[in-house]
Amino acid sequence: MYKINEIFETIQGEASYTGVPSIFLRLQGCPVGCAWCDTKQTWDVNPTYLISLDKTVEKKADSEWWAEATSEQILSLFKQREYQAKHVVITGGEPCMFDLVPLCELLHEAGYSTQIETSGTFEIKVPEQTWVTVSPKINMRGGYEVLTSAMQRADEIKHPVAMQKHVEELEALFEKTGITPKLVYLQPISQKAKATKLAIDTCMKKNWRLSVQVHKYIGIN
Ligand SMILES: C[S@@+](CC[C@H](N)C(=O)[O-])C[C@H]1O[C@@H](n2cnc3c(N)ncnc32)[C@H](O)[C@@H]1O
Ligand SMILES: Nc1nc2[nH]cc(C(=O)O)c2c(=O)[nH]1
Ligand code: SF4
Ligand SMILES: [Mg+2]
Repeated sequence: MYKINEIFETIQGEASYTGVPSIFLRLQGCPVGCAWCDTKQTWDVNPTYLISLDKTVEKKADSEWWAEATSEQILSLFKQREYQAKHVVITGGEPCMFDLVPLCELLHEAGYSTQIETSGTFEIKVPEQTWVTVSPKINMRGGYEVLTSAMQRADEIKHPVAMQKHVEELEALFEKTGITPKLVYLQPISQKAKATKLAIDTCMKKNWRLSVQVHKYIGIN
């Protein structure tokens, strides 16, 4: 059973898949505790807030309510709702607290492509075809070994930045692991002007890419 905070169809607003119609599956639970996290409503799994799967689709605002569902129930909900997107983004919370292999395999068989958004603090369990976005949470829980293997598996690195020290942490991580990722995105934290300038300047200097959270600029989920 997966724990689900919300399900919605929208345009992917971040990194390589920006602009792609996608079904978002936001899983419940994350122990990492990033101070600037924009989805704090997913952190706790409080049994008081258990609801039915249907209710997670009908949410009008962020909330801590969550539901439990199997892979089959998730797929049948996508069909019942007549979603048109063929790309599924599994995010959270921290999706890698779950074994995502059965879910992604079922979705692939049904003709969907899959992508996960993860912090690299838990072992990544997904099929080979799944696109893996790692936002490495440096100096956070999980430890160095888990983070290194997450970095090796990543198809893209997407790093939120607000201060020069965030850039330096990322550079130090690449150096320490000896990993030079093919795709590195810097994502300004919370659309702040200073963070955006830092991301732009650093991307120009390092030939990295910029990921602004497009959905937040155009006012969609
Ligand atoms: C909410 S997280 C959920 C998935 C996973 N826990 C992770 O951190 O990758 C999804 C993405 O949003 C980024 N993010 C979270 N809060 C943000 C903020 N305030 N500004 C910019 N990016 C943010 C995360 O770093 C991650 O890349
Ligand atoms: N449109 C849209 N794109 C996104 N890309 C990553 C998201 C996330 O919260 O993980 C997200 C999100 O919440 N909405
Ligand atoms: S790891 Fe992801 S969901 Fe968890 S606190 Fe950090 S940004 Fe938020
Ligand atoms: Mg988001």
